[in-house]
Amino acid sequence: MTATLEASQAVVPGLKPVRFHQVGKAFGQGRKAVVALDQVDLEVGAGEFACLLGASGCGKTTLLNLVAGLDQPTSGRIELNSSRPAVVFQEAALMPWLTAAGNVELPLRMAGVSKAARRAKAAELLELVRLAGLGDKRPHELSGGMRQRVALARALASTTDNTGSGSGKPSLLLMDEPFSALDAITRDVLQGELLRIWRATGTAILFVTHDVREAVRLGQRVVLLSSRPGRVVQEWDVDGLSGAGETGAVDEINAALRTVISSHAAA
Ligand SMILES: Nc1ncnc2c1ncn2[C@@H]1O[C@H](COP(=O)(O)OP(=O)(O)OP(=O)(O)O)[C@@H](O)[C@H]1O
Repeated sequence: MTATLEASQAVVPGLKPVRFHQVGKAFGQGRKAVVALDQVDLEVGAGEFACLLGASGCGKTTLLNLVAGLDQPTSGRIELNSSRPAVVFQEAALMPWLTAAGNVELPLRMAGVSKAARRAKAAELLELVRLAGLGDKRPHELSGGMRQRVALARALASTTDNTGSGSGKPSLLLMDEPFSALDAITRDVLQGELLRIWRATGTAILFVTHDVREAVRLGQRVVLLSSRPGRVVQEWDVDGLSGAGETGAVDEINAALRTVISSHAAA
């Protein structure tokens, strides 16, 4: 069985899952205000894998929270043309009392999907993340990497158009440093798995990381954010790079990131 998700069918051509128009976000007011984001213009195309790169505290999580609707911008506008965006965090944040299958079914249950349909969907998604046969395990019985696979399957369940209305809206997955708490070998494996799943599902992904190598390996496009306030400094098309091309891009982006960090330190 190959999971393709409804997201890959009948998407209106040219529809961008998310567009930022001069978005700003400040926390607090007056002289004590922290300007986290300033005049951010950014867009993610349907089915695109975009990586958002920046130093610690540059506003990456704030930006994802705005897309997810967990917070509101203080200026500018966010245009969302996707089915409900789903977030995968650094920690899997699974419900400990539910099985792996129960966790994946949860967003489907909340969307009013029938029991038989959500069972079938959860089984399909668990197979997609290579956890077939482990659906009855509880989170504490799984490794960190396995828990992130469940979180990914749950996010895919959540961002799929479950209304059956065929809205034609592309799906969008938001990932906030999802592999940074894992050991190097597990991280490497899951990066490969994520690419496979992205190709199989056709979902757009906005992936936040501070790891240049990870951004270049995964993304088609890498967007560098400056720090305090977070602004888009530069973008690179890194689609399909390998070998010397990939190494060259990593070196160039690393140099740009160092410049951004040192200019902030000198300010
Ligand atoms: N709720 C809040 N109240 C006040 N300041 C906040 C709040 N949330 C974030 N900030 C500030 O906004 C800036 C951006 O924070 P954010 O968490 O988005 O950065 P980040 O790039 O995700 O950092 P990291 O990589 O360390 O997770 C920081 O200076 C942070 O202190």
